Amino acid sequence: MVLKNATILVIDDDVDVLTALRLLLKPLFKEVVTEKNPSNITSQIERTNYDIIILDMNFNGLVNTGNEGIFWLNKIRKQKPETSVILMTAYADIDLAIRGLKEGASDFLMKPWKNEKMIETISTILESKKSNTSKTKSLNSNSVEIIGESEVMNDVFVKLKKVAPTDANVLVLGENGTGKDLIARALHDNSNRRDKPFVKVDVGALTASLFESELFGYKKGAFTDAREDRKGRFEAANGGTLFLDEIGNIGLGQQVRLLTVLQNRQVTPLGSNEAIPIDIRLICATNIDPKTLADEKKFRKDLIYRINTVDITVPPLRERGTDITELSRHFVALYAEKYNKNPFTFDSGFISKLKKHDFPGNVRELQYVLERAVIMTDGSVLKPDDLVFSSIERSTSSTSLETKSLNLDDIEKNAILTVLEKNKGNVSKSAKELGITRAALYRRLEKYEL
Ligand SMILES: Nc1ncnc2c1ncn2[C@@H]1O[C@H](COP(=O)(O)OP(=O)(O)OP(=O)(O)O)[C@@H](O)[C@H]1O
Repeated sequence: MVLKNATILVIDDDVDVLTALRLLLKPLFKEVVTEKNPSNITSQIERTNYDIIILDMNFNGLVNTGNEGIFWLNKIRKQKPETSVILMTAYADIDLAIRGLKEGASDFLMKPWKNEKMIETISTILESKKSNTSKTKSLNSNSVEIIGESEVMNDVFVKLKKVAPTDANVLVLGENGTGKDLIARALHDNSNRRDKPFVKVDVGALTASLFESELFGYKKGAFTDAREDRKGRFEAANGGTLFLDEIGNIGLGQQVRLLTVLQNRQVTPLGSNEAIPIDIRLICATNIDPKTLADEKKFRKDLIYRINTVDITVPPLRERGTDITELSRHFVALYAEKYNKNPFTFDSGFISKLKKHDFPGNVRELQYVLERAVIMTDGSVLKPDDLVFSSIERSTSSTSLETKSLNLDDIEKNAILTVLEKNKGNVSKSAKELGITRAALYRRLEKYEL
């Protein structure tokens, strides 16, 4: 019934879009008005109190403000703050749409839109105008709850919810331990493929030959150790989601192989002549910063474009302010239960000490620090002294030269420890990252008794 009484204004300079939306919405709502010229917005909304305005973000540059959609959004918000605005944008402009949400838009839809989705979005806004529902504070993936209520994490959740149901390839960026795995999993769990497989491969840890056999599979006899047919991970993920972690660490040769499969949408197992069609949604993750990824000597541009229809950057913990408290409560409760301890409370200095630390190892580091505190503490109040930050993380977090030893051996030892920790003890990956051979790394581990 809410629908029937609603009035809607659609603004787009493409007449085909206006016609399509008029035909779709007219039978459902009281009034649907279309407007081709954004300059008429002011007079349009002066005349009528619309419940919802559907606003295109990409007009042909009549106003020179960086983006005209944002310009008109701000005008509408000023003139009629009670009117809800839905933005329409292309995949490539998703960051712009997020900015639009920050500036007061109610939601956004990506072109080409799905009719059911358009109607659902309008209905949800109309319903929530009635009930004035509150904002989401965390996002549930089937497996784990992703905690976060800071503004930066809210942006991540909004983007995630928008992108998850589409089949868009997503590149998840962020430092180690920020939660990229969780985001990848949540994308799958909130997609239409949720009942199909979610297959994760740490491609950064695969050698060139393992890369092919692991991803594409092989036939019995394809190479010496191929004693039976084996399905590759692409095939195992068919119908579902393939998550390639540490994508920034693969060599140029592997990039070409990957690109070919993604372009042709089929894989040919080693030792076979038969190509197998594949239908996967691809999610990739890397801790390498976008600037390095853009270096064509290291990463192919055509592959980046293919894997990165949308990117989601998970912010480092030190930029998430209030989340530290929420995450700490969550982990402490979790570990108290795990180690059969009574519930803990926090002494006043406990959270402030956590907030002062810059967490180079991000949420993973916070998790370890709190687990250790829960295990070691007697009593039921956690105090600042219960927090012991690992020397490995400390060595990377300290930026002041005076506080660091400049002894070459110490520097080398710290670098090795940091890289090993980062790669979760994987010697091959760590050696590669340090730019030395595995044997050379083993020699140093012995030398420093690590
Ligand atoms: N927002 C969050 N809420 C709850 N737990 C989290 C959150 N973010 C991360 N974690 C936890 O922190 C740990 C590290 O997260 P995850 O493995 O997803 O990070 P990552 O960015 O993929 O790390 P890496 O780059 O090293 O692979 C995991 O145990 C995860 O469950």
